Amino acid sequence: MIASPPNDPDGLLPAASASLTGTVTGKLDRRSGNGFQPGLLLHDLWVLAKARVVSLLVFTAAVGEILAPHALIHWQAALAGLLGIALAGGAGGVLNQIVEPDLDQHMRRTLHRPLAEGRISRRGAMLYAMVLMSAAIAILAWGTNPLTLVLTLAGTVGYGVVYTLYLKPSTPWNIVWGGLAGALPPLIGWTAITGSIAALPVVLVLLVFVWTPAHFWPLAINCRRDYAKACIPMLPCTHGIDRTRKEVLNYAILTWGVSLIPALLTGDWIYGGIAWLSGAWFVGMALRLKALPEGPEMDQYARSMFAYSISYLFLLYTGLILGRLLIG
Ligand code: HEM
Ligand SMILES: CC(C)=CCC/C(C)=C/CC/C(C)=C/COP(=O)(O)OP(=O)(O)O
Repeated sequence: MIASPPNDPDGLLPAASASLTGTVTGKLDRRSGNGFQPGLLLHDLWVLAKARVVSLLVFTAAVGEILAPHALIHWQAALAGLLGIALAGGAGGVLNQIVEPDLDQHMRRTLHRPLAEGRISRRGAMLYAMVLMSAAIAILAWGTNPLTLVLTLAGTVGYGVVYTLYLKPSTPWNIVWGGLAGALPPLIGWTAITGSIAALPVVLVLLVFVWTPAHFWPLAINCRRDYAKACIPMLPCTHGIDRTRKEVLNYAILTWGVSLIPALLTGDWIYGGIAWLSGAWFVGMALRLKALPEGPEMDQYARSMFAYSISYLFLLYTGLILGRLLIG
């Protein structure tokens, strides 16, 4: 018989996921005799803060800083801004996992997370989120300006509370609006240096905002069965695969178009060339995803498009720095 998952003592979660939770329980049993392992704790804290996602958030913020006027002169504000965004982004990731251990237990992709497996308690995770957030607030208040502090807080609350608690469980358009939080870092980087808002960083926010659905929905197609089991209304579950693939294509084209605006604003042809080519590739992938018949090959291709979306955003932002360094 399969035991109830640690956070579902009444067994109310969908029975179809019992085999997954059985794996979780088995893993807990195996680990209970191992005692305290500092290496594992550090790894758990890293995973809890979604450090890999945060690294790209910090990179986009760094680009916002580099593009701002006189960034080198304000190097202390620049460093404080990056550190503050890293800590506040990490706190957002922890808040997200405090809310979702039950959901995480029911998805193959997330079932080994520290809260889902019960290695870290909700109380411990809350303490961790508070430490990260307090450090972020102190550093941003000391090293940057009130506008930067407010925008960063809006990012953490937007993702950790508004998206996770309200949007994700209630609407298939959850990530469109939730994506706004993750799109803010380039603007936050810019305001850390200048203390004010300008057209270029707002376009860079728009770029991440329109990129997010084409980043996430291919993964949601790949994981649709798990989302359905966990009763999360992701687009492929509520509107079907064909509609989702159509939306992925729409947003890929939109992202390609928006990505060319910075080149028009700055006349930076190095960035323009990178944006044109990498965007054409992204749209090509969306077209192929749409054309493939449903089945394992389409699932695999959706996963590849998700992986490329991350390289694509990294390429675009790298192109912006290259253009600034080489053209000025
Ligand atoms: C609401 C908006 C977003 C949603 C719903 C979303 C969703 C996801 C999901 C589900 C994953 C897989 C994570 C995992 O397996 O642990 C992921 C990975 C990733 N996301 Fe996003 N994402 C969003 C916004 C962003 C933004 C704004 C960025 C950066 C600018 C970003 C960067 C990344 C990176 C770098 C990864 C790879 C992490 C890894 O390799 O472990 N995401 N995203
Ligand atoms: C400026 C600032 C501080 C912003 C913080 C915003 C932030 C951390 C955005 C990350 C977005 C993200 C990882 C979504 C994952 O979706 P999910 O939670 O649905 O995925 P999951 O199923 O992997 O938990």
